[in-house]
Amino acid sequence: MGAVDVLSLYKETGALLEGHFLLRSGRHSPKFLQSTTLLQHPLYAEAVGQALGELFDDLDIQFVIGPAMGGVILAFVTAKALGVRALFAEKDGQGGMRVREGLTIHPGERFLAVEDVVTTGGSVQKAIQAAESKGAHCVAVGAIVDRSAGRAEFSVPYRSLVQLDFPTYAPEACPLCQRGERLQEV
Ligand SMILES: O=P(O)(O)OC[C@H]1O[C@H](OP(=O)(O)OP(=O)(O)O)[C@H](O)[C@@H]1O
Ligand SMILES: O=C(O)c1cc(=O)[nH]c(=O)[nH]1
Ligand SMILES: [Mg+2]
Repeated sequence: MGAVDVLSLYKETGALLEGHFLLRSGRHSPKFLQSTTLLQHPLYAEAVGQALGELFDDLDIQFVIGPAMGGVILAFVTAKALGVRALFAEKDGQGGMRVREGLTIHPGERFLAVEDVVTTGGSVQKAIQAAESKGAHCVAVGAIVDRSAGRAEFSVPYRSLVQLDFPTYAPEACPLCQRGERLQEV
């Protein structure tokens, strides 16, 4: 699945939003990729998971984990493609993430962390920390879309299906704010 296909899937499913959006990091952007809208289609979700899995089929891993909500379906479809377990981390209400109760991690297990959209990489990093705090080791990070413009850095190999050059702005330097456009929290 090449770059054009991923962007087309977001567009075709109405998942590429245009306006003035507040991002998880606090930054603002005129573009928002609403992965939930894309991943509600099982066949598209499966195709994305297959493509992401193919980027990592040389890894010896025991599970895939993603940060909820965006990373739940993605971890599942990627894990299915790789034939391993699918886990997710949930927001802990204190700015961090924890591995969802009932999901098993054995100390020493190796895992792939996946994310739907990486802007700063902060969310997937928190999911990684949650799994590593239980004794597992992250060996790679994968994303459907990297829109970090090189800002997201990980200490393990990082690959995405597509890199998109969508601007983001600090609130105080946001031209959309300066034009008085209403900020949307999606
Ligand atoms: O790289 P970052 O700067 O962390 O931003 C990207 C994150 O923002 C979104 O999650 P969000 O928590 O907003 O929503 P979700 O619950 O739908 O995943 C998206 O799914 C990524 O997890
Ligand atoms: O940075 C974010 O919060 C973000 C950007 C984006 O395009 N899509 C999304 O779900 N979150
Ligand atoms: Mg998310």
